[in-house]
Amino acid sequence: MPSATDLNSSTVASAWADNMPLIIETSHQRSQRYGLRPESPADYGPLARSELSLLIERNRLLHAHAVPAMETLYQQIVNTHNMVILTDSTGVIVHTLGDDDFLEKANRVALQPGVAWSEASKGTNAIGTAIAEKSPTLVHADQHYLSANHFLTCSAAPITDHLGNVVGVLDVSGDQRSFHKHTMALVRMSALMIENQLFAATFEDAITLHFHTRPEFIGTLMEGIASFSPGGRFLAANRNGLFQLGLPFTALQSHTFSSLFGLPVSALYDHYRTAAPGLLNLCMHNGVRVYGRAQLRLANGALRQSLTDEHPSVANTPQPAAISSQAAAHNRRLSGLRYLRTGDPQLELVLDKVTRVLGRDIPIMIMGETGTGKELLAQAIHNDSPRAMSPFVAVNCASIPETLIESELFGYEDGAFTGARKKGAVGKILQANGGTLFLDEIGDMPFSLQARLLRVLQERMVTPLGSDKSIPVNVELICATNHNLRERMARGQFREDLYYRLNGLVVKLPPLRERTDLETVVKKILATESDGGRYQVSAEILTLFRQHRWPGNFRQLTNLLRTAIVMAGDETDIGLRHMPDDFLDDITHDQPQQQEANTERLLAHGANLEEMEQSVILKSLEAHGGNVSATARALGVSRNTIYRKLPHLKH
Ligand SMILES: Nc1ncnc2c1ncn2[C@@H]1O[C@H](COP(=O)(O)OP(=O)(O)OP(=O)(O)O)[C@@H](O)[C@H]1O
Repeated sequence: MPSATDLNSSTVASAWADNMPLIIETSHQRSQRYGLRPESPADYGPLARSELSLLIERNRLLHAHAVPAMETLYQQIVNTHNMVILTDSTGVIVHTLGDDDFLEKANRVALQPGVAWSEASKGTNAIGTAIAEKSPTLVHADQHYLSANHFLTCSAAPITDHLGNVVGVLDVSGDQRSFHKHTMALVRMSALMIENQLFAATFEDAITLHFHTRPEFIGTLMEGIASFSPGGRFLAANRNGLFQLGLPFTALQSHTFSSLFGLPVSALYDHYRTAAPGLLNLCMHNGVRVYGRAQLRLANGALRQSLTDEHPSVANTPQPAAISSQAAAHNRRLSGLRYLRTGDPQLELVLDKVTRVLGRDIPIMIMGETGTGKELLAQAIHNDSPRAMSPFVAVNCASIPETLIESELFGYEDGAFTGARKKGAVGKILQANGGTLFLDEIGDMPFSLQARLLRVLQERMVTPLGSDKSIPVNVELICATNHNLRERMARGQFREDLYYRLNGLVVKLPPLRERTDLETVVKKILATESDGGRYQVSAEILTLFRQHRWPGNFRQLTNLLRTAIVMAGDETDIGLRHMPDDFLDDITHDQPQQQEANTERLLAHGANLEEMEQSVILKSLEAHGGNVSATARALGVSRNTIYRKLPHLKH
């Protein structure tokens, strides 16, 4: 006997589903045409094990980006007799997550990997109908064409690529008595999250802009994302991006970064050459002001060459050749080794050592705590080396999911797996050809890939996935780590042969608390952050800075000064009153009590476990200057866990 609540939810479900009777009706007609009858026994035969592995392999990119979102979604519906399902573009189930009791029931109607849920095999159902209609679809109880599926309520949303092609479906299916009106919204949000991640992974050699009229929405599902060629030609935008730009895709194809956002790409490039760039303040083609954060995933060489392909008719765009040399000069001035010399003796020694090996084909290993400027040093070494006019390609081995590192580094051939771009992709190693490859957090390189990397370094040949051809490659290598690699070797996590191949010259960057040039460093950051030398810190603040431990090093100091400048406004002297509260808390060693108070406040507001976890992570992130590695270490979890819990961090 269904309970009163069950009847209620069932009524709501029917009302909800009544909004699209036409979709259901049309789908039932299609089901009939497929030769199915409501009482037909469905074809439940799953794929053979080998075919299933092939299916997962073909949908590797989709699978890798969808699984974290599926886990988060599952946390929201756990113990509600529901399951989360991912299918490929044809409706064949690739992955499922669910409550044990419901899984048993679901297995009876074959809601399991390898089984096809297209309309042709199962008649009207949320997955198949979402694919047919290319839109989010709820199919409730007897709206399913086959009677065998009437006990189900299913909410599915298609996952599309940047061209609007369906590449998969995300679905929540459960006992129809467990229908909840918010499920569809959750599914749609999760599908959007997956789409955004796939979008970000699609364009490798591109400028990707994350934008919104409100700065706090950048990095959330509401943000617009648009990609441009290295020269600024429009490539694609995600759903929210298209909505904010207010133009159809076909019209956008004749646009450039500068015609859409009123800024030449060279200016964007300059902005990101500064030591600690803030949010961009942009004016769109329709006069609407937006904030933005861009990722310039391209090499110096690519940028120079591509600056010539920007739309020639765009007003105020300087001549390409001029931009190119200006940008290169700016880049060298701001990012050369000289720019890093601020008087600290430990650092001077490091800079002297690296200067001696410039252009000598000696691999450099940079050690140092998080935020000490390892990447900045690597870029400066490259900029001062004879390879300066060739690409500098940085790969953070800790932030790429383990399953994707291989294709990111080595690239893949046409059709190595679907979900990937048709023409294959050039891996980072080949992108760096002729220039410098910077492998950040090398200690996190999966063990299985270390042997492959070593082979590339020794043989100077790279073989993309799915290819049997080796391509010669010539890169200067710089690695960075904040792990003790010797300890990792002793624990069998890091290959000894690779270690000795990588550490030609080992240098260690001093942490901020040991540096004797703090005053100069602070002045330099204030000047960069405020477009000139208008601001200065009080003697009191400088004393506090000298006593502070700076767990996030430069990253933390830069963020702190950026906030203080905003707080100071028209005042030019930065004092204690302009410091963020968490810094003052740190100084007074008040953190444990603060954390407790926070937890109590959250509990009082009825926060769930997930929100509490997010709050703890955010707090710890703040304390570590926004550094994910340090936060993960402090909390004793992996970086991937942090990205999974706070997916917007990836942007
Ligand atoms: N000497 C410096 N002067 C000004 N800002 C700096 C300096 N060194 C680093 N920064 C700034 O600090 C931040 C962190 O620097 P970077 O990414 O190079 O550190 P990292 O050691 O590679 O960090 P992680 O280990 O976390 O990857 C960047 O925003 C960078 O611009």
